[in-house]
Amino acid sequence: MKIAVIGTGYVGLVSGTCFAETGNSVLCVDIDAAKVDKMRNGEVPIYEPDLDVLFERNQRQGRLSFTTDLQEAVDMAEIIFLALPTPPGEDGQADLKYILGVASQLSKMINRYTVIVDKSTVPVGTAEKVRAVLGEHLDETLFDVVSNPEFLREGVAVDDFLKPDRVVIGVDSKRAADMMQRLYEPFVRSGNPIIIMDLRSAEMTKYAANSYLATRISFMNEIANLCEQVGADVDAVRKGMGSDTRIGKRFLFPGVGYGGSCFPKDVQALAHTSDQYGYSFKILDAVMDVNTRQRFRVADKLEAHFGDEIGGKTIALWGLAFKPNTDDIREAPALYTIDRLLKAGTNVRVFDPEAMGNVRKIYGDKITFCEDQYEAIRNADCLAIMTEWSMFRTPDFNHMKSLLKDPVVIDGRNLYDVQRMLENGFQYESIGRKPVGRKAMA
Ligand SMILES: NC(=O)c1ccc[n+]([C@@H]2O[C@H](COP(=O)([O-])OP(=O)(O)OC[C@H]3O[C@@H](n4cnc5c(N)ncnc54)[C@H](O)[C@@H]3O)[C@@H](O)[C@H]2O)c1
Ligand SMILES: O=c1ccn([C@@H]2O[C@H](COP(=O)(O)OP(=O)(O)O[C@H]3O[C@H](CO)[C@@H](O)[C@H](O)[C@H]3O)[C@@H](O)[C@H]2O)c(=O)[nH]1
Repeated sequence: MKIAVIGTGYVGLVSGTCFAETGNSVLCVDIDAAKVDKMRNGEVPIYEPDLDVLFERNQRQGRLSFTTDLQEAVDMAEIIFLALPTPPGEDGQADLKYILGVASQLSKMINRYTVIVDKSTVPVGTAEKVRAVLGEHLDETLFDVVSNPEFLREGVAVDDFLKPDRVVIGVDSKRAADMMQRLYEPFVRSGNPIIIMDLRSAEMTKYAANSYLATRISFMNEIANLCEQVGADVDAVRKGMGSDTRIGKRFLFPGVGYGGSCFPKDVQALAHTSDQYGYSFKILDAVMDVNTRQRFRVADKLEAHFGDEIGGKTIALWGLAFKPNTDDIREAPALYTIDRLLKAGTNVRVFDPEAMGNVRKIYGDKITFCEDQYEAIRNADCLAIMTEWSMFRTPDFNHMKSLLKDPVVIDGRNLYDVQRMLENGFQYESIGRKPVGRKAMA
């Protein structure tokens, strides 16, 4: 099939590349001319495991190409995906200016039947708005609007896209439904479902899924904080809970709060939708409050440990990205921690295998960027762990002790065994587990 994808961010580029991988001809459009130039020259603009291999193969074999020219995409495509940003506006409402702006351009360009697909995460009712904008200049027989929310996770985006748990398609036209079904069949050969529903339900499904997952995380963070108070171990509690198949083992890890470009904005947007309808969605408010508190959990522990002396200290951070295997730092808890430390006058040394370039754009020389994880802790008073990159899981503990001024580790991701850290001679504090070490940090 002939596919156009508008917007080549995490979702657009991964979707476009994966559609090309199954044999479709894909043209990706972006307004960022420099980015399009880079991609034409074979450069993948984001870090996403396995994307480079598929990108190179499909571009070389002529199924994947790039342009800034929207008309060129309209002229070739049977299906046009909108993978555009939907950032939160001031009141938390999803800002639809990119989606409706492009829809308006398309309404003046389309001249034969085309399916327009909302791939972005958009509030309930958006497909109807897109249809209305398209209808301003287009006969209604010339297009259908489909809602096809994307559930990929950054860091495993290619795998998620190629083998989705499910594909959700909101549609009210048989012709468009058949085309979408044909496009997605190669991705669900394992038997996972393509779930066809009405447009509003599809739009709601995306917010319901993200808000539920965010709720799970905030719930576990509360359990962890309470475990610290009552002297329980959240790791044991998590395993005990998760073994109940009604609960399940995944997505129960406490930490420094959820970050990224999706959960914070989507929970906020769903809360805004409920307000608009006069419905008081109480759980969402609590989920957001808990997360706001949790992302300062490591900073709180550092302040409790060093007291008024924190200003003169040097603190190393391992991990800056909001999660491992990505260079994405949107709403990353590490940034909130850095802000608090800089405000207190602390020297901050950091290391992240992929995200340092993006963080440097924000902080410049206000913090020290280090070449590797060990360089970051040289002469530091303490190490704080913010992202669970695999490379941090089995470090050389003796080397760490020789580099740190004091063997103090505050672990926002519960990477290490508590007893082993005690035996290794560290003062070690994590999330929802008992603190150990010299002062048995309280
Ligand atoms: N990032 C994720 O993991 C993820 C997963 C599922 C859904 N989503 C949703 O998908 C949407 C896109 O997210 P993203 O993370 O890929 O965004 P992104 O910010 O990484 O990328 C958006 C791209 O759109 C381009 N763009 C902006 N205006 C344009 C225009 N008028 N014409 C052409 N290109 C334009 C930008 O230059 C950028 O390259 C959002 O609604 C998001 O909530 C994101
Ligand atoms: O048990 C867990 C799992 C995740 N997180 C945090 O939650 C955030 C989000 O993680 P994850 O969901 O893995 O990453 P995203 O790439 O943001 O993916 C989410 O957001 C996407 C955008 O909407 C959706 O497509 C995905 O299905 C949804 O998982 C990160 O800060 C994680 O550290 C935890 O704290 N504990």
